[in-house]
Amino acid sequence: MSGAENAYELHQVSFAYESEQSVLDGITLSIPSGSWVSLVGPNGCGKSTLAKLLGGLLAANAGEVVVEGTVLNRETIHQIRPRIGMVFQNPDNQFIGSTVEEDIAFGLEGRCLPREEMIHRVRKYGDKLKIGHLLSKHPSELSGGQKQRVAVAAILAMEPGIVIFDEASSMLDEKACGELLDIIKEMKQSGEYTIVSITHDAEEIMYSDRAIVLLDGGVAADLSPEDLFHDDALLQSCRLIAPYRIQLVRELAKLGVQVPPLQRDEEVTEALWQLHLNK
Ligand SMILES: Nc1ncnc2c1ncn2[C@@H]1O[C@H](COP(=O)(O)OP(=O)(O)OP(=O)(O)O)[C@@H](O)[C@H]1O
Repeated sequence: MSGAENAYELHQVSFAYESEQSVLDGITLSIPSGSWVSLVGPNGCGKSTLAKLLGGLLAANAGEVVVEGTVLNRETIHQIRPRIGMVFQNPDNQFIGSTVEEDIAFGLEGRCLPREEMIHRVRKYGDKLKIGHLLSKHPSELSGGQKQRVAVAAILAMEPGIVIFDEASSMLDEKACGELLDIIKEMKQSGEYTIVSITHDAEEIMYSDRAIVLLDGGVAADLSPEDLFHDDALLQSCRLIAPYRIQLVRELAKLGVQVPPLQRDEEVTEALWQLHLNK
């Protein structure tokens, strides 16, 4: 990690595409280094635009984006950009090489790393993402979930301190979604990354440290997943549905059965069993 207290500090950041109306208007927020933040909000509220500003792919029209203590601008972008990796929605669009190995190596070649270091990183991150056995495969031989794991391996091989996921699981099936979530959990646990994830996946949001809610070009709320999933008005504005487990805990509370929020499935099951026994 960089040693900076905050991976991001945004001060009054605004952005508009060309002559159009502002998409983001006066965004102020901070994201501590090593944290996992979910960026949520309804379609078109500016989440991807904010992700591109955080990734240095777009420049703010007004305000300041500070990355790990350094203000992002034309002079600093070359120093800051390698610290940030971005994983997008469509795994097909992110596959550049003709094999998995080439794909992971592609970004490393751009960094002019010694050949031995490149080979080491391809193997290391191939193994970490459980695609070590697929290194010689062509993209057409891979599932969507496997391609997305290759995309993540290619990003992590460049050893960024910040990784931004822009709806990275939205085109994956349930199993692949779960696998991607496990990868993000491992990344968080390693303490090596600051993670920003744009997502509509309630299960994923639940595991993050915080949710930042974007509405009408501004930050409407910055709160714990637990608080988000107990705020019906906010959930409705974001078009989010609380995970089944949370819904169940809330319904149990209405019946007078208290289960501490965000508990594991087994504890919810136990509460249900107790309710049954006391009937
Ligand atoms: N390249 C562009 N040029 C002009 N307008 C754009 C461009 N990209 C996005 N927009 C507009 O900016 C607004 C915010 O878009 P953005 O993709 O950031 O929202 P989002 O919250 O990520 O949406 P979604 O959840 O649907 O992906 C939308 O009105 C969109 O039409």
